[in-house]
Amino acid sequence: MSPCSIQTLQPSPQHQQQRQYVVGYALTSKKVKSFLQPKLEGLARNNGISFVPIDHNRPLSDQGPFDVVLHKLTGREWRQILEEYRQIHPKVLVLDPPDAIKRLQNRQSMLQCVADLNLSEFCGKVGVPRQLVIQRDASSIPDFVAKAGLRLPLVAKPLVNDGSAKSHELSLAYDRYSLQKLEPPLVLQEFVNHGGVLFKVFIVGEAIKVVRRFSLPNVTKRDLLSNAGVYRFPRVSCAAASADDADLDPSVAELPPRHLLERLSKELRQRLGLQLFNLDIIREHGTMDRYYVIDINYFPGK
Ligand SMILES: Nc1ncnc2c1ncn2[C@@H]1O[C@H](COP(=O)(O)OP(=O)(O)OP(=O)(O)O)[C@@H](O)[C@H]1O
Ligand SMILES: O=P(O)(O)O[C@H]1[C@H](OP(=O)(O)O)[C@@H](OP(=O)(O)O)[C@@H](O)[C@@H](O)[C@@H]1OP(=O)(O)O
Ligand SMILES: [Mg+2]
Ligand SMILES: [Mg+2]
Repeated sequence: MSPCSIQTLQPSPQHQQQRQYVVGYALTSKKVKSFLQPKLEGLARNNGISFVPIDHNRPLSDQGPFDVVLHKLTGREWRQILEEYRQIHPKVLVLDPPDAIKRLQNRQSMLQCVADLNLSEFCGKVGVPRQLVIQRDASSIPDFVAKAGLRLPLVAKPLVNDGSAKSHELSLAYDRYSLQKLEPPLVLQEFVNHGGVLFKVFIVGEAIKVVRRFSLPNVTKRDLLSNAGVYRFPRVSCAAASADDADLDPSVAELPPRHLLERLSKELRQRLGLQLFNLDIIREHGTMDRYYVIDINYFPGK
């Protein structure tokens, strides 16, 4: 190569300059701590991405300019601020649109998209457990449950899923009369035996990652006969409950087929209008192809 041709291979100053992106973020202090770790900030910086906190005491439009607004805050006021901002700044990517997130803040509307899906049989069947919404009047729950023909045990989940500690307070009910003790509004969902392991599918745009987590153990017929009452249970499938390295029965450990998860994630991304979420999916124990989505979380943690 002649020196001349080497010169022509030098990138022009225009190409040397990396495009810079500014991400404005509105997160709780807990989320800032868990998400904005130095490693992530360093990686982002090397790729021309900087994170800037949004100041809630100043109008959003006076801040930035931002390429992306990343947020995980709830409340009508914040939703309104973001909607107005999106109208004025249509080119800014708001992750994610507040109305789309709102659908996940109710455990009934959250799973509606999955219930509406009709994934072809060859991938396996994906559905949601049968569930009933109780808006008020705990004393009528036993009758409602009988009329709906729901099978015990039932998982009782607060209808509102707003990220508060209360919205994660779940119970397992072994007999329907004890359900009167619960506080509506709630969703009663059939418990599906799944071998004590669930799959968390993390979705970031087109990228997906699946992990195994420990979950509630199977409930046998004997358990059902020998137990009564409603039992509160703690957050069983949190990040600390990883089952990826556990010595599991292979039929329980086997991940759902990749093409099934890709198809499901793509459909849900479109139908929910979200880019950042995860799905909790279980496989009915004793089957290799019956799947149930039990929970969808917006912009989850690890
Ligand atoms: N229908 C079900 N059948 C069997 N187990 C279930 C069912 N629903 C929930 N569980 C168990 O209860 C746990 C918590 O339920 P769920 O994921 O709905 O609650 P959450 O508070 O939204 O959880 P997260 O921390 O993922 O947001 C699940 O991880 C799973 O172990
Ligand atoms: O931080 P963690 O890893 O516990 O993330 C959890 C996240 O809390 P965060 O918002 O503080 O990140 C939760 O959000 P809220 O419903 O409480 O708003 C919810 O999305 C869980 O499903 C996440 O657990 P994961 O599904 O990822 O295991
Ligand atoms: Mg969950
Ligand atoms: Mg959840």
